[in-house]
Amino acid sequence: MSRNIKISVKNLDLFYGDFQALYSINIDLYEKEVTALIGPSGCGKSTFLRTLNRMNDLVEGVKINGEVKLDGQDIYKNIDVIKLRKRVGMVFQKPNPFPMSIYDNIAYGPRTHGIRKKSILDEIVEKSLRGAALWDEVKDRLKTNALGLSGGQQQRLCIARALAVEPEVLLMDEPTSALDPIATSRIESLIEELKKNYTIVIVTHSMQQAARISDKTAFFLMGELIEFGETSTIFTNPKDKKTEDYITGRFG
Ligand SMILES: Nc1ncnc2c1ncn2[C@@H]1O[C@H](COP(=O)(O)OP(=O)(O)OP(=O)(O)O)[C@@H](O)[C@H]1O
Repeated sequence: MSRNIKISVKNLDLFYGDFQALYSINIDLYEKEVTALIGPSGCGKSTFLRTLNRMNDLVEGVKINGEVKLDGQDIYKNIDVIKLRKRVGMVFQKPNPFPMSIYDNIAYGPRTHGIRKKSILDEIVEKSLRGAALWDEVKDRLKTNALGLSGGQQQRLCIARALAVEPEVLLMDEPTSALDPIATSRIESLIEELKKNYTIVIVTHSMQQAARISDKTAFFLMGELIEFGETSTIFTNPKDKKTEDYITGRFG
C-alpha cells in the first residue's frame, strides 16, 4: 500500500557545540507506519528522534542545519513549538508519570491546552486510557497516585498521556527497555494497534523488537544513516555491508 509522507528530513546535520552528532540525514517517514531506529550505542538514534519535535532545542549549544518537514511544513521555521509538540508526542525510556493521580496525569495536557470542562476531561481520560490498553486495569482507581502503578502500567499511562492531546506522530525512545518481557509484549501489541491511527517512530536496542513491530527500519552508525528501507529487507537482505555486520551481531 502506498502511503503519504508524514515527516520528510533533508540534509539534517546536528552539532552539540563542536561535536557533530548527525551527518546529512535524509529520510522520509510514512504516515501510519512504524519506523524503527536501530544502531549501536552513541550512533545518534535518540538525537535524531529528538529533532523530530525539537526536543534538542532544550539542550544548550545545539546547532541544526537542514530541514525537517511535518506535512510539508518546516518545523524549524516560523512554528509554534508548543503546537508542534502537541502534534508530535513523545514517550521516554523510563516511565515518568507525574506525581499526581492517574486521572490528573492524563488530564494535564488537555488542561494546559485550555480544556476545563469536567465532562470533556472525563471523556478524554477514558478514551486515552482505553487507547493505551490500560482502562480496565485502572478505571476503579483513577484518583490514586500514578506512582503506585507497576512499571508496565506506568509506561502505558505515559502513552495514554501522550495520546490525550491527540497527536499525529508518536516518538518512542526505547519505551520497553525498563520493562519485563510480559510488559514489553503488551506495549508491542499496543504499538501494533496504535499505528492504525498514528505515525510511530521508535528507537530500540532490540533488533528482534524492530523486526517484530516495524514496517521500516533505519540503521544509524556514528551519526550517519547507513541504510533505510522495509524492515523485512533490512533484516534479510541488507544492501550495505555495515548493516549486515550489525544485524548479524558482528559489532554493536
Ligand atoms: N546533550 C548532549 N551534549 C553533548 N553530546 C551529546 C548530548 N547528547 C548526546 N550526545 C552525544 O551525541 C552522540 C549521539 O548520542 P545519542 O544519545 O543520540 O545516541 P544513541 O544512538 O541514542 O545512543 P544510545 O543507544 O546509547 O542511547 C553521542 O556521542 C553522545 O555522547
